[in-house]
Amino acid sequence: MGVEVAVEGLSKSFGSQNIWSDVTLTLPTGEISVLLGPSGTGKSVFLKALVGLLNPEHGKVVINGVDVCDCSESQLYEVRKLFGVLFQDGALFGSMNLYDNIAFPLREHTKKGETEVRRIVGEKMEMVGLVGSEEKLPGEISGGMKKRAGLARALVLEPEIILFDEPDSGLDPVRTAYLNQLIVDLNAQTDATFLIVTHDINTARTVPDNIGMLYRRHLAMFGPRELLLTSTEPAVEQFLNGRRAGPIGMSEEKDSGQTAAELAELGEDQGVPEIIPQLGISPGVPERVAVRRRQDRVMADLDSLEPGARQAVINSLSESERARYGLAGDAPTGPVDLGAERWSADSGDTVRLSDEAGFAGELPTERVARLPHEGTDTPNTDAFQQEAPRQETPRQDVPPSAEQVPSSSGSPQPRPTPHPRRAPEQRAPEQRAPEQQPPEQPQPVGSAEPAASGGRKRRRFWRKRGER
Ligand SMILES: Nc1ncnc2c1ncn2[C@@H]1O[C@H](COP(=O)(O)OP(=O)(O)OP(=O)(O)O)[C@@H](O)[C@H]1O
Repeated sequence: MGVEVAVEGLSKSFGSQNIWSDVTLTLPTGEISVLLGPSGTGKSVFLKALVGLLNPEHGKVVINGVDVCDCSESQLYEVRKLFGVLFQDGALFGSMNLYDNIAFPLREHTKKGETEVRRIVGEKMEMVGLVGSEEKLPGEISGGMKKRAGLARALVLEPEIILFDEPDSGLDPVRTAYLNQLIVDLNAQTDATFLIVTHDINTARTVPDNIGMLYRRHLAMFGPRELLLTSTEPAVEQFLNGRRAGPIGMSEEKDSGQTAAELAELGEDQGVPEIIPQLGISPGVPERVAVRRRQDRVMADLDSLEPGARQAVINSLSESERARYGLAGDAPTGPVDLGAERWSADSGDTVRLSDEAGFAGELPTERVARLPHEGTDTPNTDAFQQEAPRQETPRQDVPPSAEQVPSSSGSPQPRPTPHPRRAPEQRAPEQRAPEQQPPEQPQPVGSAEPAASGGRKRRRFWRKRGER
């Protein structure tokens, strides 16, 4: 089973170039999340920060009670065992055939014998549909096959968190559709926590449980797919519809006058698009366990969503799911005006839906709310409370890269001992060098104003997950 990744107030700059500030979100256990954003907004930098390959100046990334940004080398090494990373080009060794490429992390970081290696590599190659291509060299295969080989290699150490950096880049729409199905099926089979960086709108609309968007050096929004897919925030709406009209320009943000004129031109009927149903699993693949966990979580906090998102969540429920959440059987499937005033939270034990909404019912929390931090699974959140002194101490060892770490036992990590935050110059040379290179691409010089208050409200909603 995957683990939760709690990001709190994360900020990253390269020299005077701020990439993003105050990013707060929680990747829920076993769910698929997508991170969107215009080019250069720091999506890849965010992935690297999660794995501890880059060191943010402020904030925390808490995994199994350990703050990746502020822990000892041995703790970081242990946390990295939880990750598998699919790089954009698959990052295969050109001189090795696919079998050896996929076997590489097992041979490098475990003591498994060749028989066991063969069994695991065969299993992962079958999972990604590469059986029969063992002897091929990376130079002899298509881009889609390279991605699948990279994915098989990321899977061999049974990671609990899988990061995908633009898995669909360079693929045609049909190959992208196959890869998306593979991702959903793999999530069902592994129950690992997935984060996908993508520019592909169709992927963003159909694959994830949650969507986030980086914009103007902040996290503009993060939440259930229904929240972003029904959002009327101009930048989110523009991005998810791939439109020119809106605040996002070619190389920098447009001014507000131009944006307003363009949006007015679109007319009123260009509003919130219909939500495409989420991609399901292939026949024969086990159900995604995360679907039920997510449903419980989202239903427990339904009243904090915008009305359009709320309606979309309810519309996505089947009859039996509506019954499970105590909603009357004849819940509407078409558009319904669900004003915030129609919902009221009871004393905390139930959430009541008033008659006025047309399908009165109660949501008993003992049936719907099993939140990540409740009960015996509660990870240590002391790290959120304590601000360890940020002195600098030299690193003693060189942890492996994210995809080349040994497999994890899956057991919760011990409570962390506060450790001084690592300074960039204390990293191993291969990790340190990129940060000291000049930026490949200048950050837009547009307004650095923070996300709108609606965005803040939503971030608070998701931050709540980490406080319980
Ligand atoms: N190691 C580094 N040192 C200095 N600047 C960097 C480094 N890595 C990234 N940057 C800069 O950070 C900014 C964000 O880069 P990043 O690759 O994360 O963007 P992105 O959102 O993933 O872009 P794209 O969608 O085009 O892939 C860019 O301006 C880039 O030049």
